[in-house]
This record gives sequence, C-alpha cells and structure tokens, in this order.
Amino acid sequence: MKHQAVEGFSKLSKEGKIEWVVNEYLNGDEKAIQTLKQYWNDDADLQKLHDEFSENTVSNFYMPFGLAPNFLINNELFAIPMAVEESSVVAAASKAAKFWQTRGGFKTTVLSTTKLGHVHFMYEGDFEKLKNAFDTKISAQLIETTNDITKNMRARGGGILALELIDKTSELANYYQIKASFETMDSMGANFINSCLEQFAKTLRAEIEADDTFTSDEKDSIQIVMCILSNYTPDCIVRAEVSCPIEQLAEGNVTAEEFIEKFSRAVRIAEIEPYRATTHNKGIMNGIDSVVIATGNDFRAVEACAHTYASKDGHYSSLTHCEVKDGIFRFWIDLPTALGTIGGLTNLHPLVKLALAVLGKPNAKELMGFVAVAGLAQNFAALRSLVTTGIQKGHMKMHLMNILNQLEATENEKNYFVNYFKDKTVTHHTVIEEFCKLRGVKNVEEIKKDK
Ligand SMILES: CC(C)(COP(=O)([O-])OP(=O)([O-])OC[C@H]1O[C@@H](n2cnc3c(N)ncnc32)[C@H](O)[C@@H]1OP(=O)([O-])[O-])[C@@H](O)C(=O)NCCC(=O)NCCSC(=O)C[C@@](C)(O)CC(=O)[O-]
Ligand SMILES: NC(=O)C1=CN([C@@H]2O[C@H](COP(=O)(O)OP(=O)(O)OC[C@H]3O[C@@H](n4cnc5c(N)ncnc54)[C@H](OP(=O)(O)O)[C@@H]3O)[C@@H](O)[C@H]2O)C=CC1
Repeated sequence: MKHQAVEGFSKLSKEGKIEWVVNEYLNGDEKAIQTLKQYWNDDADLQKLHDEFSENTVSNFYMPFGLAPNFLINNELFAIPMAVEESSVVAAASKAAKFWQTRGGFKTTVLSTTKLGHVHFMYEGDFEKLKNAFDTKISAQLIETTNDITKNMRARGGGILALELIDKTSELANYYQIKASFETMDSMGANFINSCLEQFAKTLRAEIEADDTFTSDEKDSIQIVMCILSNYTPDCIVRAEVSCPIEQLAEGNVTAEEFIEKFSRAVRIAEIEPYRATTHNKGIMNGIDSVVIATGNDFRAVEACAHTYASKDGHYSSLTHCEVKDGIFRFWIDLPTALGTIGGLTNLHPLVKLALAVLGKPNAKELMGFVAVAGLAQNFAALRSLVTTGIQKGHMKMHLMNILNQLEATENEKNYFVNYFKDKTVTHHTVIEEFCKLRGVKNVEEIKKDK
C-alpha cells in the first residue's frame, strides 16, 4: 500500500501523532498504541522532560543501563556505567577490569584538549592581499567581535586559542577556510564553537567590505559556505593504558609468552588490515559508546572522530597498540574525543546525572579517561577471547537469554538452559533443538500454533 505524506505532523499532539502512525503504517493496530504507551513514564513531568529532548516523540526507547565494577584507574576504584543493548559487552568490560585490577590497573593521561571549527568560504581574488588583511586586522577583529560570546569561557581558562587562514584552492577552486582552535573546558563545545564561527563569518565579510584595498569584484566574490565545528579533534587526545610484567599474563594452560604472541599478532593484524581493523575498532567502540551514551554525550561525534583518527596515516588501522619492552607488556589506546560534563543532556537526563555521580562527578578530562579505559578494556576482553577460546563461547553464553526470551521460555526453562550450556558452546540452533526436545515438539512452529 502506498502511504500519504503528512502536513504539519510536528504540530499534532502526541496522541495525534500516534493515531497517525498507527493508521498510516500499522493498519490501525490497537496493540501498537499500547506498546508505545507502555513505555511512557508514569511521572508526567519526567515524561515531558524526555519528550522535549528530541522532536516528534511518541514514546521512550529503553536501553539497558549496566555497571562494570572493579575498574582500578589511576589507583582509584570505579564502577563504570554503560548503556548498551548488546549482550556480553558489560560482562567483557567487567572481566577485563577484574583482570587488570590485580595487575596495576589502568592509567589515563589527557595529552591535549584543543577543539576545532572552520568558516568555509569562497573568494576570487589575490590571496596575498587576503592573507595580509587577515594577519594585520581581520584576525584581531574576529577575537574582538566574539568577546561577548567568549567572556565566560575565557574566565574559566578557555576560549579561542588560534586563528588561521587556510588556502584550499589546490583542492577546490576559490576555496578558503578560517581554521579556529578552541579550549572549551568542561563542555564538548559544539554550540560555543558554532556561535563563535558564525560571528567570525559576519566579521570577515564586514572587514573585507570596509577595506578599500579589495576591489569591488573581490568583495563581491566572498561567499560564506558554512560555519561549523569539526568533529575531528586530533589534538584532543586521551591515552589509556595497562601494563604488567609479562609473567603475570599466564593463565590456565596458556603461558604468558604464548598469550603475548597471539595477542600482539592480533593487534598487529588490526594495524595493517582494514577488514580486521574495522571489527577490532567496533569492539573498542562497544565500550566507548556505552559510556558516552550513559553519560549523555554525543556518540555520533565520538564515533566519527575515532574512525577518522583511525585513518590518519592514510589507511584505516587499529586504535589500540601493544608492545613488550624490558619484560613489561604494555597495551594502550590514544583516543581523540570531545566530551562534556556540562551542557547537552548532561545536567538534564536523570540517569545521566546518576551515571556522572557514580563516576564521582568527573570533569571533561576525567570523563575522557573513563571513556578511553572502557574502550581499551573492551578490546582487551575481546582479543583475549578471540585468541584463546574464540569469541562465540562467552558472547553466546550472554546471548542465550535473548534467544530464550524470543522463544518465550519460562523461568524454569531458562534455569535448565543455563545449566545445560555450562560445558557447551551456545549456538542458535542447539538452543532451538534442545528447547523443542524439552517441550516435546518437533519444531518452533508447533509451539507458536499452541498459543
Ligand atoms: C563474556 C565473557 C566475559 C565471559 O567470560 P567467562 O570467563 O565465561 O566469565 P566468568 O563467568 O568466569 O566470570 C568472570 C568475570 O567476567 C564478568 N562476567 C561474566 N559473566 C558476566 C555476566 N553475566 N554479567 C556481568 N559480568 C559477567 C565478571 O566480571 C565475572 O567476574 P564476577 O562478577 O563473577 O566476579 C568473556 O567470554 C569475554 O570477555 N568475551 C568477550 C565478549 C565481547 O567482546 N563481547 C562484545 C560483543 S562481540 C563484538 O561485538 C566485538 C568483537 C568481538 O567482534 C570485536 C573484535 O572482534 O575485536
Ligand atoms: N557536529 C556536532 O557534533 C554538533 C553537536 N551538537 C550538540 O551540541 C551539544 C554540545 O554542545 P555544547 O556547546 O558543549 O553544550 P551546551 O551549549 O549545552 O553547553 C555548553 C555551555 O555551558 C556553559 N558552561 C558552564 N560551565 C561550563 C564549564 N565548566 N565548561 C565549559 N562550559 C561551561 C558555557 O556557556 P557560557 O560560556 O556562555 O557560560 C558553554 O558554552 C551536544 O548536545 C551535541 O549533540 C550541536 C551541533 C553540532
């Protein structure tokens, strides 16, 4: 069936929006209305708060909110809040935390905190004239005319750090940039940076307009294309690392040397092979995104930045690295990431506030550390599984409940399966086979028919 476009959807009430989607796309299914409403919060004020985070909201989308305890970070113990839908992520982080807790824990260092933004503009004229005007006058005016916007940030120790005129004409005819560097303290800085950039664009235009050294053609040629922060922040980097004497890596019947050889090889493969690097980094992002979401930060920005950084040397590569030197194994990540503990949702979402409180109300630099640690821990756990037992053993053990819930297993049946798989690897079809056996049916269709 072809659907009708809708005019003024945003102006409908919440009930009106639900009625529309149910009639237009869900064949008037009353159950769909119930499902959407079932996730509303009983507290009307709290629901209103959630509705207003976004637009055209009709319900809330729950994500599991978990805790990974036992993270020894810079000699202090933390439990890391993680919001993630994928099974085994929180378990893996917890397992890695437990492992490193007795081996010196994680260390974090913020290496830099500079954020960037650009005014992208076109200019058809003499570059040297533009450069001269920029260096002698315009640049100072850009600072001057944003003084109001930057006043509070400067008082906190932040603000505009540097301004540069960049000639990009070799890549696109007539294309130039004002590249601006910022220190945004405890905020991610998107709104602050964009406000400064939009003022820069106005000032640039006004300064050139008022400068008689530019011809009228040159003045007319100025076109502001856009003013926007860059989510690529290669100079806003946190390092998280773990290290221990190599002999401490022996476990079960795997010797330390054997483990290190396998582990290092796996990291090296991710460094040189983009197919593997993508999955390797996905595992790292399991940890990073979970903490970024739980702490109300912008995970799309964090993802975009991490992947650009992973390609900085001309090919997509691993975000983590390891080495063995003087009998010490060291494993680390350098993560570029712009995070805030002020602004965005951080002081609005009740669970975000709680997550930040669990972490001891960190500032942005400390939060960068937690996020990088979660990524490193996740990668350690995944690689450890991959090069020893294989990933499916642990992952499917955690995924078992999802399969059983799909089958609508009872609590007794769930207990039976946890026991049944104690010494076996879970696969989708073995669960189904055993489930049918238990219910005395030939296949799942028969169970569905009985309902
Ligand atoms: C899954 C485990 C942890 C099982 O590991 P295990 O050895 O079977 O666990 P255990 O039952 O012996 O428990 C050891 C500890 O693990 C944690 N743990 C164990 N179970 C739980 C649980 N239910 N809930 C919470 N925590 C759990 C917990 O810390 C526990 O200590 P305890 O709490 O008992 O003192 C392990 O096999 C593992 O780390 N696997 C890696 C899983 C993983 O990376 N998952 C991500 C999804 S797969 C993916 O997306 C990425 C990937 C893998 O493709 C990336 C890549 O390729 O690099
Ligand atoms: N491309 C992208 O990534 C984009 C992202 N966004 C969104 O922008 C939001 C983040 O923007 P952001 O500017 O960080 O957030 P906000 O604008 O919500 O809050 C930041 C402001 O808080 C004030 N502030 C108070 N205390 C501090 C402190 N200690 N340190 C720093 N600032 C402080 C500052 O304003 P003042 O100095 O005036 O007091 C600062 O500019 C996110 O929701 C993100 O999703 C928006 C556009 C684009």
